[in-house]
Amino acid sequence: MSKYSLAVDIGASSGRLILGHLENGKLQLNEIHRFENNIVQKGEHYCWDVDKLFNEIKAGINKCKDLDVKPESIGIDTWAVDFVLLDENNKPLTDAVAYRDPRTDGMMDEVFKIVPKEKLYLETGIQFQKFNTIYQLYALKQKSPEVLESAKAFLMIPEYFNFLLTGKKANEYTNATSTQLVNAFTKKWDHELLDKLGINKEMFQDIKTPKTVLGTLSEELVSEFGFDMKVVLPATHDTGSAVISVPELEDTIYISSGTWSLIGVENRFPICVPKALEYNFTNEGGIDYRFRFLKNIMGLWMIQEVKRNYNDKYTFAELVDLARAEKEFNSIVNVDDDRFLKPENMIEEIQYYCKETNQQVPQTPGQIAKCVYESLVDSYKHAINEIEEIFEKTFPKVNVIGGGCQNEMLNQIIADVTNKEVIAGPIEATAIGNIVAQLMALGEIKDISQARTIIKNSFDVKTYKQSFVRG
Ligand SMILES: Nc1ncnc2c1ncn2[C@@H]1O[C@H](COP(=O)(O)OP(=O)(O)O)[C@@H](O)[C@H]1O
Ligand SMILES: C[C@H](O)[C@H](O)[C@@H](O)C(=O)COP(=O)(O)O
Ligand SMILES: [Mg+2]
Repeated sequence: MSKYSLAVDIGASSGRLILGHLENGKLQLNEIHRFENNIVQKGEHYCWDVDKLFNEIKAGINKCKDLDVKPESIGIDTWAVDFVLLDENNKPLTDAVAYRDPRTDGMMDEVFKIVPKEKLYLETGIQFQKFNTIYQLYALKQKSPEVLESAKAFLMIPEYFNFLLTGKKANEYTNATSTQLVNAFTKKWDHELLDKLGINKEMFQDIKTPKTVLGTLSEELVSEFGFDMKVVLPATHDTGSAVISVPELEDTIYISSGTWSLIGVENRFPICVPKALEYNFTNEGGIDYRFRFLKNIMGLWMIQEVKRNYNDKYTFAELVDLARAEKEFNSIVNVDDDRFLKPENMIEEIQYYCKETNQQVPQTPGQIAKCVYESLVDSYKHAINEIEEIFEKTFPKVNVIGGGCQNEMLNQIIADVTNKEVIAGPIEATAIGNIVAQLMALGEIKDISQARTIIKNSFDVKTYKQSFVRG
């Protein structure tokens, strides 16, 4: 039997620890721990509770003892852009501020006064999202310069957890690219850009690539867990791990469907042409220096907030059923409007939008949910058209991976609206990509091609085709 690897996948709404190992050429998974994640208010900022999250990681590792499993390795992936700054005593200088915090409001324009938008895109190839790390750091420089001056180490969220596990500091390539501070061609921190912005470049760590063995656990943790593990860097940006698991060997469009919908294709080189800038596509780094040519679409964050607004009275499955029953309701919102990034009340924000655009205002939970799903697909359709324009080719399939692939209504609407074959699954694509990167580091899997073949043979997918022609 092959060695066990333990994936820690923490998205913006949930975290999970999943054991993986090879058996008879298939990847066997065992989810051993799951927990909620959400943004918390700390002082004047929206933050992540990284102490709580690290305790959840340790709680999950301790469950291995109950299973009598000693994983050979562990790998951590999370959402992108956010970070922790350590002082000279390796202590965090501030809370881990979340990307939905308004501290970056207006910062993009401030940065463009120093580095023109077009130049920034040609050098980094990264989409313009107001919450990118570059704008978070520039906001810090403007409002709390003493924090940046005291910072001795810049660690993104997975890297901070790796530091707590091993005492070692390193930045990982796929997540580093999401900062918009890495040059897409040198694949290094862009020191000229950092100097222009007055951000101290010394705090950034060497950039390591996925499959790197960072180290092993601290003595204190070996004593706590009762065993040691290699700490391996997967693609620590969760979407970077998810894309590894797309069960397709030919070029295909994927939608990594979770809190965000990340829609794109895998490419071997960055595409920074004017159209890609105009359509705001990104070239985030992938495993083996591939590129994830994709764009962020607001995603199932919207239905998560709707669910919360209803005080969790409905499950996600119940919201889908209620939406399915609303045959006549057809109002659409622009999901990528910044107003939906962190509204006070998502239901009301959707209702305001429909009123402002003289559409029927959704009133019932089913109408609200249907509006979210139809509006997401409207944005997917535009993104797919943009991708096919830039690549000058038609992609016959769309692979939906992640938790959102369980939404059968959404999958069917995608098939109906795009007239493409929709392939849904695997649900835990991110954790699977995390695990296969570890198994490649351990020599259990040869390369990404073999990994994708194993994944294709290990997990069932569901296929959707156009059921009727939509207007
Ligand atoms: N049974 C279900 N039916 C429909 N949608 C679901 C179901 N379970 C989960 N989802 C969707 O999956 C989303 C979570 O996906 P996930 O990939 O776990 O998110 P993240 O990694 O961002 O935390 C939920 O917001 C929800 O919309
Ligand atoms: C803020 C980033 O765009 C975001 O992290 C996105 O890249 C991502 O990876 C989201 O993953 P979820 O699992 O939280 O949807
Ligand atoms: Mg996720």
